[in-house]
Amino acid sequence: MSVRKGLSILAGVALVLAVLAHFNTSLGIAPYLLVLATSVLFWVIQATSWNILSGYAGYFSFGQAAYVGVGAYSVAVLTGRHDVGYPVSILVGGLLGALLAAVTGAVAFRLGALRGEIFALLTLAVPFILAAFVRINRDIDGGLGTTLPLPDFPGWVGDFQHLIFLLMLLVATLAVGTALWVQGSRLGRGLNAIHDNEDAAEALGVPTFRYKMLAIVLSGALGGLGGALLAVRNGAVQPELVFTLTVPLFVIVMSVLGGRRHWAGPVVGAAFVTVLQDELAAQELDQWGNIILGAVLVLFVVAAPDGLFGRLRVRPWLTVGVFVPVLVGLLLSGQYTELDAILYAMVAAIVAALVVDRLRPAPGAVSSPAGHLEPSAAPTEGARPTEPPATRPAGAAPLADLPQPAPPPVPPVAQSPPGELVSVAGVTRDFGGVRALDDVSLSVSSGEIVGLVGPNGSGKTTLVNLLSGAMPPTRGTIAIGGRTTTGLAPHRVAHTGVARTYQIPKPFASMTVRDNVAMAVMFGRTGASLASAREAAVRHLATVRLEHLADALPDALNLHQRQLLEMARAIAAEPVVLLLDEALAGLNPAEIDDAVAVIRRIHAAGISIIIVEHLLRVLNQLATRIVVLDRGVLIADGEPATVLRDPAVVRAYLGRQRA
Ligand SMILES: Nc1ncnc2c1ncn2[C@@H]1O[C@H](COP(=O)(O)OP(=O)(O)OP(=O)(O)O)[C@@H](O)[C@H]1O
Repeated sequence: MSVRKGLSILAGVALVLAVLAHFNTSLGIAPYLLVLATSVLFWVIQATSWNILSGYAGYFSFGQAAYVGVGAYSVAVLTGRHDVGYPVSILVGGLLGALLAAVTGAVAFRLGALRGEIFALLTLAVPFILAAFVRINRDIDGGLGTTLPLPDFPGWVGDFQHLIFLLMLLVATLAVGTALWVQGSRLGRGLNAIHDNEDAAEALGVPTFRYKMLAIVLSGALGGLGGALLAVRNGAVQPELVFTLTVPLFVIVMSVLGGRRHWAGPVVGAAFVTVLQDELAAQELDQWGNIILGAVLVLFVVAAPDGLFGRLRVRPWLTVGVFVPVLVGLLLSGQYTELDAILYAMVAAIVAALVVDRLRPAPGAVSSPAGHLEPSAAPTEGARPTEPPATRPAGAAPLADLPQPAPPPVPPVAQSPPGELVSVAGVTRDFGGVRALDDVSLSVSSGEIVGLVGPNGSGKTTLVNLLSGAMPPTRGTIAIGGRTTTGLAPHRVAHTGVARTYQIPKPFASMTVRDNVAMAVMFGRTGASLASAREAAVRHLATVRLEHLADALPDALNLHQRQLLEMARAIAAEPVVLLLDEALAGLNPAEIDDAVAVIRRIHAAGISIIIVEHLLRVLNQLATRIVVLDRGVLIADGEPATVLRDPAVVRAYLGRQRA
């Protein structure tokens, strides 16, 4: 579904809901359903807001209550203490939520170490600090709570309950529309790449800092707007009611339950959890209500770890076909309230989808990242190699001995400019007390294949990291094609024409092989659209002979194929220089021969190569020059035959290897 179509459907659904709410009495819809729907919409806003950063980009946050609290107190203080109008106060709530998010992001995202649980802990602290600040500040709260005046509203709205429903509906539509748009945009693709592997995403050209900032600011703005409406609905605000851990816990449960990689996941999760919780509260089960709620949620999360929405969307007709008859049947029986009927119909539809899915797994039901990319590229559970993997069965002839099809045509790539391509001048890199590189100077010309060798810990990977911009040198400068790259972010270095592979492959696990490569085309130097990037991706996959696995997920690939995928992804960025960091490590002889042939083809396409490799027979075949590092110092640089006979090299490297 295109973004435009999705937004149109969303607007249509919102309109229908607004009309139903407006005529609820004449239509015989019980008033409490309007109250419940308002709660559902509040949680849809919060879960969707959380999901834009935490679901799409994988930055798990416990700070949602901070946005809710800031939004709520903005409205409470401005309307209750300064007579500011509601529309302006609500907008200020959203703006302050965005500002708080921007400050949090600017601190957290600047420091690469603040990822994973450390980021989660940081966000957990923010609402606590704000709650304490609000409690001690008499101009905001002072620990007494803050009340809001009743808002004025036009007569056509009806009553206050209708007003708050309409406002929640408006902001929920905005939130879901934003999430839908983000998911279909370059921003969404980039966030998903960040989710799967942030370092690889940055190295391919994804501006990770900017994208995370955009995501967190959108999240903060929507969370703040939702919080502002919560204050309007409640008519009073207290720190412990808004800066509460319940908010992040609920939004996390809702998003995880519904599915985090799709905009509709948090909507499904919020609707289900809110209705279930309301029903359990109505049963007056006391604490048993929470126990049952928890048990049901655990059950569904275990049954559908990728989220319920991913399962429901695979069989939409089954979902509707169970939900509607069960709902109508229960209502007509006269034995159930509307709320009971809705809840039981929801549970029936979910259980039906899960059971049928278990009996007959549908394509995309398990491995599809819940619609992260368009269906044409959606991976399938059955998407396994259609040709034998490169690892041969025992006794089979080596690949090189088998009749080989003619190599596929090499896609055109940017030709390296003549002359010096890479210049490393006096580069030193320290890690605390360890000097990984010591005053290294090196020059690589267009068309070369430079072998970078040295004993373990001699600084090879560090040099690759410095060349790709993954870390800055302590001293010295690096230039690519005459442009100084020292201090540039890795995605900017990538745009100067540097691509790399990793010793341990870092594919985007939720994307197909094709989309892994397409990401490099999209975010590389040409900045293509997704559709044309996918076309180009197939050509790059053909270069490494992996096109038959285009629809597989990286999990289905063996090590050799993963390394080939790394190479395809790297050349798809159209680099002038390719850094191969031990791309042949762990491969068997036949796979090594195959990889050597691929590297030759890449080189023939006009890409210069720096290859870190321990296998000297490979370097003898491939390298036009060899550079040797020993304890961070460059000890030899020249023709392979000469360098490998150099007594210093034999002593430092070969001698130690033989030992
Ligand atoms: N991020 C880091 N933090 C601290 N020390 C590091 C870091 N990266 C590398 N080092 C240190 O720098 C030195 C060079 O390491 P590097 O990984 O570059 O060597 P290498 O030649 O690639 O080794 P190998 O062949 O084992 O991969 C080592 O002493 C290593 O412990």
